Amino acid sequence: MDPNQNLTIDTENGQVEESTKPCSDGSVCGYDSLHQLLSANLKPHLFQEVNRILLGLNCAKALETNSVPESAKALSSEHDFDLQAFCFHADKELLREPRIVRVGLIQNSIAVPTTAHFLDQKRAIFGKLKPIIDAAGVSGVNILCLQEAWTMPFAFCTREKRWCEFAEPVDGESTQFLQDLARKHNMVIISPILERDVNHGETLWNTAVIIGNHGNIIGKHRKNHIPRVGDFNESTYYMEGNTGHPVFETAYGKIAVNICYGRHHPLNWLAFGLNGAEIVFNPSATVGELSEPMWPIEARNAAIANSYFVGSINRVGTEVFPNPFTSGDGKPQHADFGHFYGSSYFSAPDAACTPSLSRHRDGLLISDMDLNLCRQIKDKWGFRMTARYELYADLLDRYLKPDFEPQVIADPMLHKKSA
Ligand SMILES: NC(=O)NCCC(=O)O
Repeated sequence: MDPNQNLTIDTENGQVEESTKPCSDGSVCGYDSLHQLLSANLKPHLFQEVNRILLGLNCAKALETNSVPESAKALSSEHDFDLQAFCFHADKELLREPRIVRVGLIQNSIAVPTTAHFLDQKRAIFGKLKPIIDAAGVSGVNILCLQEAWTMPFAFCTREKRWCEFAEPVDGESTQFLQDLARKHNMVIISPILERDVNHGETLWNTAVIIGNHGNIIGKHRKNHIPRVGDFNESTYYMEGNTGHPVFETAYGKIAVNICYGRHHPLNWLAFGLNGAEIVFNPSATVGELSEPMWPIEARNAAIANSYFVGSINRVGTEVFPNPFTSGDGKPQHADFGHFYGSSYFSAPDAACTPSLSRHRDGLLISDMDLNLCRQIKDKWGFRMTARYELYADLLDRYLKPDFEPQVIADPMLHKKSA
């Protein structure tokens, strides 16, 4: 890591200039994350204040870090992944015990080039994930979520149909692999995969499989909203989900999954909240040029608006494909999507959030969360009680009709010429 790598010397006047381009290794000017850049460059009292404003406070204090066992640290250094742990508290209540769960998010790059045999690619990803999942297990993680389509490169940009071979039934190879780990670590695992629905004519879906802590399959959720933006033309591969907005009641709390592009849809977040989710996971695959300014905002806003926790995950690295593809935007053909910027993080209903994981390295982010915070924030802010859902139900009902007319009151003076 070289913090000066984005500095260039202007040879004519000898001045040091900073490049506005991201670092080629995906780091933030040589730092793992924006948080690390600020921490390393600001005086402690300034950093503390920046931290308060950027990350918010939890129970009136800066978010606490948590310790992780030595065995997890050893796995992180042996297998070179970022490992960070935090703790969201709730106020003590008189009539309810705290409901503390430990939640983990994994972000990773692919393990071998996209030119390798598909079986080798898949096996290599399994091999890469195993020690990270074990690190979560030995750290006592109760619920763990993996990234979107974790078993494969994010090949949807190519629109080549051969990548469909990575699709698996809900009880396929990747689920079986994770079922063993779920049993071993008594952990709920959310496994987002490209699903092949054998019973419905081999239809493909973008699906999160929810594996219970006994290794059982609790259920699945299929991605509701499909991107058609930039290279993310994923509609070539799978269909809009047909599973609604299920909330899965697990041994450790009520959870839901809002897959990637669904995070741009506030009603999607709302629906999981209305069904009672306490933690919503957002396994994603998105690149810097497209969405990085949106990343720290949307999920955090959803956590605030819906009084639940959110775990946001983005994959890492630049994936280069064998055949160049175009985006239909007149720009030259290219063989990669851009840089998947990692930066996975947690948001809490009280507006606090964790720093994000590395922008360019694999990582495991762990946080304790007292689920009592969800109701405490509902009581404090009353967003549910003040929501006026009937207003919106009525508007949506009218909007869906072909003869809908927008409610616009025009200024009668609009077309009058001024004197
Ligand atoms: N996988 C996916 O839905 N990506 C869309 C890009 C984005 O939403 O940032």
